[in-house]
Amino acid sequence: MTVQFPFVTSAPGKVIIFGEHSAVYNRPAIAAALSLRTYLLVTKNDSDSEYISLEFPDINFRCRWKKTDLPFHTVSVNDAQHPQPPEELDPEMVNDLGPLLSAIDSPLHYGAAYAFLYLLVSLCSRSVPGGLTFAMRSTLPIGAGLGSSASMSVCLAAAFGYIGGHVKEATVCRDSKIAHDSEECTFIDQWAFMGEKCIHGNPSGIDNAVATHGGAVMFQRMGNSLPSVRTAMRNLPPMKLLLTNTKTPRRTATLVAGVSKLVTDYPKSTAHILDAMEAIAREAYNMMLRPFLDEEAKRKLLKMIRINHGLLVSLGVSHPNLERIKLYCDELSIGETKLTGAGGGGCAITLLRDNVKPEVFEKLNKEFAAHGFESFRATLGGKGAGILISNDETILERLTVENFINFRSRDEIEESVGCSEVEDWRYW
Ligand SMILES: Nc1ncnc2c1ncn2[C@@H]1O[C@H](COP(=O)(O)OP(=O)(O)OP(=O)(O)O)[C@@H](O)[C@H]1O
Ligand SMILES: C[C@@](O)(CCO)CC(=O)[O-]
Ligand SMILES: [Mg+2]
Repeated sequence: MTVQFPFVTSAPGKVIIFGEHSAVYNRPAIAAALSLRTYLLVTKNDSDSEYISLEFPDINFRCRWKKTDLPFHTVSVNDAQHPQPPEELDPEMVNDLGPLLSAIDSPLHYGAAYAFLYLLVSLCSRSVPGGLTFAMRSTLPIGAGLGSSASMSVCLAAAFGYIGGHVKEATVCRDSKIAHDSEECTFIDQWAFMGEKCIHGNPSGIDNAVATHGGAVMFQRMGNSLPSVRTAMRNLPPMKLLLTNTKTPRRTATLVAGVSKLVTDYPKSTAHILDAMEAIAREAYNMMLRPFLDEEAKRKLLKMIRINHGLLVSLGVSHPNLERIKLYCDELSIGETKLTGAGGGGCAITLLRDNVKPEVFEKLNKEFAAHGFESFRATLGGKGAGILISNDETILERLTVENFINFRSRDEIEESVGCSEVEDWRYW
């Protein structure tokens, strides 16, 4: 298979509706892909063939490594087989990547570079062409609970899987069905999970599953040596969701570690909290299987959002700014609010009641603006991992590292690579 450069891989962010954190403890959770996405441009420059470079302007980070310094010797290559991800990060590889990462002092940069190198060395053998640059841009807020790390890991796993010859070029065009399942998806999902492990230690796998397959899912991790169960929810009933970003930075790694300590220190009481979260996710799943929600179902779903948030507060993963959002939404009676993703800042979702008057939203927006919060309406259930390989001159002209670095807005990114006029996107 010849690899054509440049190409772009892409994957969506996600919204967890029920079950964040409890998902890590093998409890079911419900999440859906988001219309905001990450894009990874891969270009080849023959005059720079000793190096592999990354350009991650969203986190103000660029780095490059000599190809001959990469620890390809840690991977046993069997050309007849595609590499299988280990259960845990490979200790030898982790050890050998250490010196390549030692000069990086920001945890944000470190996590991104670690996932990048781990997946690069695992999926591309030493025959990977030198002179490659990987430029990443996301229309998602980074580190805000909407799965930016998983969409990044999926873009990387897809790109390296394609370069390494383990993932065939996707063939399904953009009008096809939304939730996807294929051998390629499974491969990308499993390796993106390794990327998530590099970034936050103990992921459940829900974020990379949604970013790979798209659509909406009920997801349950079954324990270390068993495969997780992912049930596609094909007809998610229409729900009016408002997403609000506190803009308060936080890291999923820290929050997941905090809950882990609580679960270790208070095993009995936290078990009840996690059980309650499981019950909520299961009840919500049964209701969300219906193609539409009657008044009674809507009322119940609103209550479940409230209960789930309360349980997350008791695990210590809320933040005063998330509580402020909840307070304003409660005061104006516009709906029920819960944190989404790892919490500790980042985003809240509000399930809106019907018939909220426009002037009430105006009032809410004023309150939010005064605190620097940003609200947006979300479209749920989008496409999963995709690739853009094009021979169209007008598209190729736009696919430059310089453009990727200089995009200033979501519109500019989407116009260049993601907008509907680009017919060459394919999904695995
Ligand atoms: N576009 C990007 N460019 C570079 N690095 C990124 C990008 N998106 C995500 N990352 C990496 O992922 C990290 C954020 O991941 P983290 O898991 O903490 O938050 P999140 O995935 O946005 O939220 P959640 O896990 O709660 O859904 C960043 O610090 C960075 O290392
Ligand atoms: C907090 C968490 O449950 C969701 C992060 O989006 C962690 C995980 O499931 O990997
Ligand atoms: Mg994450």
